Amino acid sequence: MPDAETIRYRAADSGAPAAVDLLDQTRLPGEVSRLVCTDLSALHDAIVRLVVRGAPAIGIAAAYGVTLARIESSATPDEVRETYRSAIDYLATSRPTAVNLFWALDRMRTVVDSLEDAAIAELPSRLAAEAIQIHQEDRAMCREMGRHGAPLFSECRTVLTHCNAGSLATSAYGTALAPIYYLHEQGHLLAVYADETRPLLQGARLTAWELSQAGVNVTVCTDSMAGGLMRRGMIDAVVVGADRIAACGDVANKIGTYPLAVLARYHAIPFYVVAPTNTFDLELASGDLIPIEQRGEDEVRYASGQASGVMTVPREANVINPAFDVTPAELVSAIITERGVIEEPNAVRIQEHFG
Ligand SMILES: CSC[C@@H](O)[C@@H](O)C(=O)COP(=O)(O)O
Repeated sequence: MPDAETIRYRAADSGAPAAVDLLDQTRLPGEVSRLVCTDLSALHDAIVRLVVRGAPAIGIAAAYGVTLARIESSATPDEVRETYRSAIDYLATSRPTAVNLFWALDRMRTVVDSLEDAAIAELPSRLAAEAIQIHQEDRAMCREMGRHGAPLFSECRTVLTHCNAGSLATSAYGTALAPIYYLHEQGHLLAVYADETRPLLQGARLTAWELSQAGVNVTVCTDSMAGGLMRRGMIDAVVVGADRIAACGDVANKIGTYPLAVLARYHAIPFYVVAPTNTFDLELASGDLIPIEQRGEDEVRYASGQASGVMTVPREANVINPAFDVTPAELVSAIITERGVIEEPNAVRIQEHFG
């Protein structure tokens, strides 16, 4: 695993405000730097700009973010609760697709709602403790996903992954990359092909960076190479993360995941999704109901994703930029969670998995 921690937290202490310290993923791989957020709007902006990104990491960062709300010393218990509820509502507007964000904020809301007036002075420390707990649980879940997923790859020499579903997208180990790290620790060295992942290049910039840091053999390919590599027998399995999984097993993940699943099926290659149970949204019957984030045009129009970069699309042309797509459950060979493996997922098997 790479050493750099995606998210660090410093609780408020004798006058110093709480701080959420993020590895700035917009600057990787050229620069390893951190962004320290001490107020809500800075943290909200960091999530919107993908300084911190990846479904579990967004949830963890937002949970810590709630503790950045400023409470007036004269506030009544109701005012204290209202301030934290507003902070939660505000952070929930940062990105729409990854359900882990809403899951983590719901846990924080439960803490706010459950404390009696007499104990209201404890609320800041209770919220900090809950966010730390969410962060620690994620680390354990990633490890378990690695353990459960590893046997599926025991016959593989190469895997293809898309976007970044590694340490940078979580607390550690990642989701899709967890089985790869797990096997690496056991001496089973898989070679990884990382799709560059247009338009923001999370695969090229982030997955290739963190796997290299960890000593894993990684080769970056452009998104359009995947089919050709499969046809030449160079890919033994595809493994991706998820931002939201519907009750039937349809999977929303980074744009470009769905065509990979179609290609994998055509070439009879297994297509695995690795995600913690808090990435499931069992209230949605179908993936068609998952809200898909539409991001700004500049990410497609300019090479660096920003208007300061080289223009790659003529001004007169329209562009679209949906950040995620949905892969139907029928194309998914298995979903691996911290609880185990759901082979050929469907509504019944997912229901059984949740017991
Ligand atoms: C463990 S992360 C799984 C997903 O969140 C990941 O594959 C992904 O699509 C991230 O998208 P991003 O837009 O970079 O947040």
